[in-house]
Amino acid sequence: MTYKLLILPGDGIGPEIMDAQKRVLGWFGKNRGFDYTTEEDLVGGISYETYGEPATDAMMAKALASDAVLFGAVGGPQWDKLPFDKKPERGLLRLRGDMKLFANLRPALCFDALKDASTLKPEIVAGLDILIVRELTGGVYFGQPKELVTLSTGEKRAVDTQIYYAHEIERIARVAFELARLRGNKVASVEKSNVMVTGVLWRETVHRVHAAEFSDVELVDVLADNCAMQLVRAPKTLDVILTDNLFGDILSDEAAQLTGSIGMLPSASLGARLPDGRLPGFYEPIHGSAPDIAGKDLANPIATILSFGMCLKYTFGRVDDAVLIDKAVERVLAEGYRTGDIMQPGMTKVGTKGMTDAILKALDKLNG
Ligand SMILES: NC(=O)C1=CN([C@@H]2O[C@H](COP(=O)(O)OP(=O)(O)OC[C@H]3O[C@@H](n4cnc5c(N)ncnc54)[C@H](O)[C@@H]3O)[C@@H](O)[C@H]2O)C=CC1
Ligand SMILES: CC(C)CC(=O)C(=O)O
Ligand SMILES: [Mg+2]
Repeated sequence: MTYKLLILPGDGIGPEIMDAQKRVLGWFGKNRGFDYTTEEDLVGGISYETYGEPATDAMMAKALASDAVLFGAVGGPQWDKLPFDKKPERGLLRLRGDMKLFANLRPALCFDALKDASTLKPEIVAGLDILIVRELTGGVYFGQPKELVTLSTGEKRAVDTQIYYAHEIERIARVAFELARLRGNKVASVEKSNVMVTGVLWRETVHRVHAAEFSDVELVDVLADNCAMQLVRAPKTLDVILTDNLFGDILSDEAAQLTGSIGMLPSASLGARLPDGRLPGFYEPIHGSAPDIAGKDLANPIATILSFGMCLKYTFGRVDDAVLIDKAVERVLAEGYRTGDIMQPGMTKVGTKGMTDAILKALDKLNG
């Protein structure tokens, strides 16, 4: 079967990290019999510049018809003052919403070679293996009303709406419990039920699903502010973090720093299986478009390459191929290759292309 992949490089470092990913994709086509075709399209600021929209209907139709979408990053300071519906980030939100990608998996894993690269002490992060399960199509990123108005007094007022339905919490809770069973069997459900009614519903719903279907999994409730602290105090006490759209966004950037850099964290965004058998799958690094380093061959491509590994695992069921990517990354780090964001004394500094070359070489060696 020939799989259809849509490639959306986006803005900033997006095209550079997607070039790296395309080379890895090509390697799997050539060496592991991965049969695919690709189409490429614009999204984000570049799409706005070209078509006046951060996500066009034509691009959306391709995304909905594909077997998986591979995404770089969007955004940049030149588009920060646009109205909300034209901002590059709306392109990404439209993809998540229209593809119904409610489950965002963000693994934070500290590779052994990088235990000294984190800003935290090595004993705090060595062996770290956390999975953040973030609700991705609800909450304050999508809630209405969302408005900025000037009142009759002349004062401005802004409103964002945090809204959750029980069914949205139930389905993401099931994903977290099911994944927990495959690893440490522990879920920390993170909300702020002390101040938010959405947090009260979150806690109540997670406990109902737990009691009815997953009582074998250990469940603890952790308030979001405390979770942010535990992540830097004792992160290895955490296994699966189940949380909403906004807290998941913030906590995953924090967790990334435990692994050495935000350039290390991949993600998979998944929906419910479609009637035709496809599982909507969207793969992107968790970082943004990094305008400060764009176009300079400085970006770490590892998060993006690991995201393709998640695609091989979750969309195509090619677990051995996904493990091969993890092993190749582990190997190049052990060999001492480092992009600037994870550079340590005595290591070999490489750029985006150099790191990709090293990973391809490692894949060759591991493939025999
Ligand atoms: N999924 C997406 O497309 C996302 C887009 N954004 C957008 O990206 C733009 C920049 O946002 P920031 O807050 O600066 O977040 P960012 O994640 O782009 O960058 C934060 C810091 O991390 C560094 N960094 C990020 N990725 C890196 C990589 N692969 N290798 C080395 N260093 C890396 C950057 O150089 C910067 O110093 C904004 O327009 C924002 O809205 C932000 C987050 C996610
Ligand atoms: C819409 C995105 C820019 C939000 C974000 O930072 C993320 O999903 O990681
Ligand atoms: Mg983010």
